[in-house]
Amino acid sequence: PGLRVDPVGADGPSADVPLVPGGVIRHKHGYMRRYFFPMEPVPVILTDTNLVKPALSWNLEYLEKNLGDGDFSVFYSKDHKFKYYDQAKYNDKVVPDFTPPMSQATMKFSEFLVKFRQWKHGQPRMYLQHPLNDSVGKAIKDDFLAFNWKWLESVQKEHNWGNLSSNLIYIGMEGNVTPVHYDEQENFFAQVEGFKRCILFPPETFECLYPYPVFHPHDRQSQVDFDKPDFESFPKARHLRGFECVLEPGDVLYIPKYWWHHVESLLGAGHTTSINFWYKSGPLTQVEYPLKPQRKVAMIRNLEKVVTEALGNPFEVGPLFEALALGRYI
Ligand SMILES: CC1(C)c2ccccc2-c2ccc(C[C@@H](CC(=O)O)C(=O)C(=O)O)cc21
Ligand SMILES: [Zn+2]
Repeated sequence: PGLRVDPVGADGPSADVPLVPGGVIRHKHGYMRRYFFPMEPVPVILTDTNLVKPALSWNLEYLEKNLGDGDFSVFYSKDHKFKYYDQAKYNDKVVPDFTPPMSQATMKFSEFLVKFRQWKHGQPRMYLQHPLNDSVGKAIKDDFLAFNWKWLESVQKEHNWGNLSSNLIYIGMEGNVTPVHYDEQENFFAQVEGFKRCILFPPETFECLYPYPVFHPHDRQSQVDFDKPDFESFPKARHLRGFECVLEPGDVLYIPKYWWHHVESLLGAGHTTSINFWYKSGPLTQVEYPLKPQRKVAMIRNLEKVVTEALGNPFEVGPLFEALALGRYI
């Protein structure tokens, strides 16, 4: 069975953690959850961008003092996984037995901190997500203005990215996991406090990660549960190979759009604070051959949408693609 890990959080030893199902791996800063697939190091972590240098002083006390008294959205999960779902796509005709895997509450930052600090293992975990907008106090605004925008803008121009779509701050508990998924935007992910393990897979891993149908609330998320893989339903998951890194405060990780990523806050290393910078895609470039895997994923998504709309019933999509392909293309 898994090791019993008794992490010493930032605020001293916390209660015994429940058994970590698959066991843990010791890291210099804490513990990482053990998964079934091999990994090699992420080749590049940006350590000298100074992208969010002013934010390196954003400990929880500073944030409480300066974040302002806006309303903050906090997500709760009964287990360690915060599996994103799109409430708008949730209709019980398409997905009859869908149960939202996490709940959401809004609260003042001070209320969040009280709950965050008195949390004990076994209670629902919390993950705060908030847009860095003008609801924040002046000190935070000044820090934000002192981010290395010059560097960001030079990258944005050089790679013909679209506009910055959002800056969000995330505050998570040690051991929190954001299960593997992809986003359709370029992302500079900046680690501010604590240690986050990021496991990345290139876009062509689509075939081994079996994303939910586009119309499912878990669109863009993988159906493969890294804690309990179902190799009967998802046999190609056996071939998974990931790139992993553990981000430290000040590190920036470029997560290219359509790249799968699993993110976890190390066990036994205290809470984590991160800021991400999402960019819309730039103007559609000339289609070049051979097609990049990202473009194939975008094509698959479009086909799913067109066919589902045309059939008017998501349950007919599989049979139609089967009729199209079996014995003719496969
Ligand atoms: C789990 C959470 C709070 C959440 C709840 C409900 C809806 C959306 C999200 C959401 C989206 C992005 C992140 C940040 C990051 C993962 C990580 O750092 O944990 C990541 O995936 C990225 O930067 O692309 C985290 C979350
Ligand atoms: Zn993401």
